[in-house]
Amino acid sequence: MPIKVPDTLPAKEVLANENIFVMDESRAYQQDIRPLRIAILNLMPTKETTESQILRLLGNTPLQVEIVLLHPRSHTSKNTSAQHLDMFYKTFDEIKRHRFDGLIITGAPVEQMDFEEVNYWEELKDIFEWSKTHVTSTLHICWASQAGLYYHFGVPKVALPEKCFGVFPHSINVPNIKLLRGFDEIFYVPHSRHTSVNREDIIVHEELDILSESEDSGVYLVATQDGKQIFVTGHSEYDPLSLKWEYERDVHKGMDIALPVNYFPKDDPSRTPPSTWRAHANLLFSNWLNYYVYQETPFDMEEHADYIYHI
Ligand SMILES: CC(=O)SCCNC(=O)CCNC(=O)[C@H](O)C(C)(C)COP(=O)(O)OP(=O)(O)OC[C@H]1O[C@@H](n2cnc3c(N)ncnc32)[C@H](O)[C@@H]1OP(=O)(O)O
Ligand SMILES: N[C@@H](CCO)C(=O)O
Repeated sequence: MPIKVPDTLPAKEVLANENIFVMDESRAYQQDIRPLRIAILNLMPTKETTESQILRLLGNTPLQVEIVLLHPRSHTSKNTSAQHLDMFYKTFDEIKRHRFDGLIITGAPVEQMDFEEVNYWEELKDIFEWSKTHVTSTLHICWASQAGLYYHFGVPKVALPEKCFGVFPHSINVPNIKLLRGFDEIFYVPHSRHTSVNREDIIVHEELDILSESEDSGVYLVATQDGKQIFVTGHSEYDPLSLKWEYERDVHKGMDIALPVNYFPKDDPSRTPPSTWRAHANLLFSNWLNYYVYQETPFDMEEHADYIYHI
């Protein structure tokens, strides 16, 4: 699919080299269709890496997808340049009067703080609230899934005795759910976190379904019954070498970090880990885009025109 991104966004070249069809703005305007408008609230410090990871997955659909990158105004980024943010990102204040077909909120390395300690928490609460009325479906990844479950349903985040770190087998709880269409009975997902959510705190909410879990890494996929909110506790978007990079970073810092489980061949960190989750990552994102966004979203060309000409 054509993902429509700014012509000079670095991820465009990364994806073009992988033969992923990225459409620049000038060509996209010549197609007489209404693109899906997806906002990505990128809370990761490694923003450029995350852009490529998510755009790669959104690229696997015949639909035209127009991307709006967002960063929290109330946080000054240490690891991403102000120039990159100025060129490619908007803030919530700039877009909040518009509607979006989909919203993706990424993970963030703030899981060991209380939510209220996170300096963009008040802004994120406003975004969560706004998403209920202005977005067809919101996909929350890793820390954002904990934050969203806490904000919307009061589900607490709990500290794990040790980091959940590796690539774990998952199974499907509920048959024939569109989000999991085409999934194998057992599939793999990377996790990399010190905190979790407990299934007991989720099942008390009638409007939430736990769609997939892992015996090793716990709850994975939770959705509201209307599909408007999807919570994903793992990092299906991670590259094959993301966990290796995090592992080596922590070894380098002298931290007491265990090898990621079920990742390096024969648990030998000198060997290159293969991806065992890429196909399901693609399915998850394309099912979400197709069944929860495209097939549910109202077709409103006027609002779209308003958006194009005013943002
Ligand atoms: C549970 C999940 O969602 S996992 C997803 C998170 N995973 C990752 O971030 C993996 C990649 N990140 C990393 O490897 C590391 O964070 C690094 C190497 C980029 C930086 O690490 P450090 O130098 O130790 O920490 P640093 O002081 O730069 O802060 C890291 C990030 O924490 C976040 N942060 C720290 N304190 C706060 C705070 N009070 N409020 C909000 N965010 C905060 C910020 O996002 C910050 O990065 P940014 O300013 O560029 O956005
Ligand atoms: N995935 C993160 C966990 C910290 O939030 C990391 O290892 O950097």
